[in-house]
Amino acid sequence: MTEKELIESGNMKMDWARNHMPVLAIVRKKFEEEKPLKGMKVGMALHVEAKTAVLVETLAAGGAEVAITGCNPLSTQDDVSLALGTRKNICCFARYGVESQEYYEAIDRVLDIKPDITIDDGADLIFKLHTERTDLLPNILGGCEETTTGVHRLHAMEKEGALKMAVIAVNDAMTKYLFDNRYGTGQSAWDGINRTTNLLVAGKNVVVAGYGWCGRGVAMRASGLGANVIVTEVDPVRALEARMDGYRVMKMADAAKLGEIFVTTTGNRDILTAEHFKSMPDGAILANSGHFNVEIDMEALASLAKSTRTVRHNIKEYDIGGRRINVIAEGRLVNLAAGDGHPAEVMDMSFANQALCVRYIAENKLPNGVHKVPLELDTFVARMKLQSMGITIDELTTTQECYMSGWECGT
Ligand SMILES: NC(=O)c1ccc[n+]([C@@H]2O[C@H](COP(=O)([O-])OP(=O)(O)OC[C@H]3O[C@@H](n4cnc5c(N)ncnc54)[C@H](O)[C@@H]3O)[C@@H](O)[C@H]2O)c1
Ligand SMILES: N[C@@H](CCSC[C@H]1O[C@@H](n2cnc3c(=O)[nH]cnc32)[C@H](O)[C@@H]1O)C(=O)O
Repeated sequence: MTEKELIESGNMKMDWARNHMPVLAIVRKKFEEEKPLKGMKVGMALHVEAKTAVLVETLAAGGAEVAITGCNPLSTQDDVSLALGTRKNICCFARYGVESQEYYEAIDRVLDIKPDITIDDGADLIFKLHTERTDLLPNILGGCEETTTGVHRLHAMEKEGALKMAVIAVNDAMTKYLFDNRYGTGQSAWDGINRTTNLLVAGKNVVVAGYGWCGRGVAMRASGLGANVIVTEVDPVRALEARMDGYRVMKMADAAKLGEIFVTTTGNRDILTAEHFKSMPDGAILANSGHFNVEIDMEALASLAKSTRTVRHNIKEYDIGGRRINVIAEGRLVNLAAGDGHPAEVMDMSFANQALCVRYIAENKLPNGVHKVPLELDTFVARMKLQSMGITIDELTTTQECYMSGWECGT
């Protein structure tokens, strides 16, 4: 495709996404009218694809100058990246398939604009700001973090007294994790796996590692597709929940022998290791929908392999002697590196939260540390989403409110 055709394609994807993101549209309209981000510079490292692009243009509509790069070397859609770069007050440095050096150079280029506010997905910008670019910290008003793992990293920094800025844990908004992590990952992980493999899920043993918000979604949709779902966990309560939701629960060492498709969603490393690869059935398919490329031990798999070959676009087969193991998208996020990411209607809520939190940071002086998304913003997003879906709900009467909050007439 020529550059012009790529830009057209990127614009078309953005139009489609924008038309399915009604809550973000409400926020954008307010931003256009009130320009709450006038004079602000926003630096972002997120998955550069169409829904993210709609967030970027929303921030620009609010008066911000925005620089963005990717947060995963395989999730950038180059057509969207180019289309974004044609917009006023927006620079985009993301490119698909970059090596590690170029990936981190692009993070530096985002920081070169001297952002007032950052938005991360996995805390890459914040990590750089606290290591090689500490000179920029005094300028920062605050940041937003999109994902569970990023929030974990920030809490770890805060605990050690290492966090020198305010960050809002956008992931922890109810209108984010309950929908994005669960229904978003549940649908988009299977979309990525199915469009890449073109194989049947019904009747297969599917192993889901981790029964957090992502794992619940992935297990639920696997079950809906007719799979026999096996869950692995380390948390006894979540393991029990998985059992009562109707799935088999066992150790990975046992699940590895049975699984035909494996999906990791733990946010942890070394979930599938050499010990497991050696006992997997011939032809097993591995996908990660959790964290970076560390959940599947790709190095161990490569060193076990007698040979490797690409067997289908985005699927690499590792022949480990007598059995072949297929890995989708190099063990990186399957929904983004082998698909288009979460559905637009879900990212609508995640990114409405992001835009509202960026405004909140611009308008309020927050102390250093990890902050919750203000409840009124979270509730606003839920209300606007219901409204956009044409759903109305009941309201408490005064008598009910009194009954629920008093103790005299509680029984
Ligand atoms: N693919 C996506 O688009 C997407 C969307 C949202 C979040 N994420 C990422 O997915 C990961 C999970 O997010 P979440 O919100 O579900 O987190 P979560 O904390 O709700 O769930 C993770 C679960 O994994 C379990 N776990 C940890 N180590 C384990 C191990 N060794 N074996 C088995 N289970 C283990 C934990 O006990 C927990 O229940 C994070 O890295 C997050 O950043 C990805
Ligand atoms: N950056 C890391 C961390 C996981 S990304 C997980 C986050 O991606 C976000 N996400 C999922 N789908 C999309 C999408 O289509 N566009 C932008 N972000 C997305 C989602 O909100 C989730 O919290 C990595 O690449 O491995």
